[in-house]
Amino acid sequence: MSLNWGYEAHNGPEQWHKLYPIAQGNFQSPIDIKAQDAKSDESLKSLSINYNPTSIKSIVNIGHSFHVISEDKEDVSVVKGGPLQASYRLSQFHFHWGPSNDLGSEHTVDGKTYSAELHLVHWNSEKYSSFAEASKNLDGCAVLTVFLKVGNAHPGLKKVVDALGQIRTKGKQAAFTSFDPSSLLPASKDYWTYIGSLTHPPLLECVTWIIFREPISVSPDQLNKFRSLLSSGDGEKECPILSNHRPPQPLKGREVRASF
Ligand SMILES: NS(=O)(=O)c1cccc(NC(=O)NCCNCc2ccc(Br)cc2O)c1
Ligand SMILES: [Zn+2]
Repeated sequence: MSLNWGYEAHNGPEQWHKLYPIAQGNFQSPIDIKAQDAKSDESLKSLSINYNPTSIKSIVNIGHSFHVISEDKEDVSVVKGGPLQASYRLSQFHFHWGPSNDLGSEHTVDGKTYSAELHLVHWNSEKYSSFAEASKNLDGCAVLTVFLKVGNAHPGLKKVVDALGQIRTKGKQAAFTSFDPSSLLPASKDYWTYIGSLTHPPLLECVTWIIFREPISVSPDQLNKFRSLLSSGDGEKECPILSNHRPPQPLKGREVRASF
């Protein structure tokens, strides 16, 4: 496998275990959620999400995706309650997508794939001082996840998609402010939750996954704008980011709970 990992045959998910043995661990993500096997737990209804648009600062092309960065030096945008025993601070959000609209999500529901998947990444700021430190612990991170179902354009996505023209090539960064990540959440807050990992290297098993049952919509044009991002740098041969989703991993006996 070439020095760093990616999503192609020579450096993709089937090769990652060679440099990152944890890829074959017992708490890997994503998974296929079998809705009928999920255990309802009323206590999960206490999930509390408080995002402040002032924490959103920039948008950056990281080569295999783009991240919208949240200032995480203090508790401004946080999530707590539900399966979480502490308050978790928003660090960034990003998406996963595929080469066509019939696949692209990482998690699946009874084998159903969505066109894309939003990850809002948080870390436990009560116990740890950074994402890097938190990611070394089972209770370190929490990722809120929203499925994107192809259909009408999503108004909340418009500002994100319109900013991609400024970060076309790898390493480019642009200011991106006063954006409310709550605008990307579905109306229903019903969700599944389970313990898993980061879905690409370093694949650390540090994530409480919170996956909303209701998808938000995304238009084919908005998805094509994701795919127009380049993994190549300025002046290099253009290489669009057509796919950056890991397939579902073995559940290995883990329990999936439902808030509904
Ligand atoms: N698909 S995932 O499971 O959510 C997943 C899989 C693997 C790694 C991660 N990493 C994080 O989320 N890291 C959160 C802190 N990063 C901060 C930051 C600094 C600089 C730049 Br440039 C970008 C940037 O994000 C997430
Ligand atoms: Zn992700």
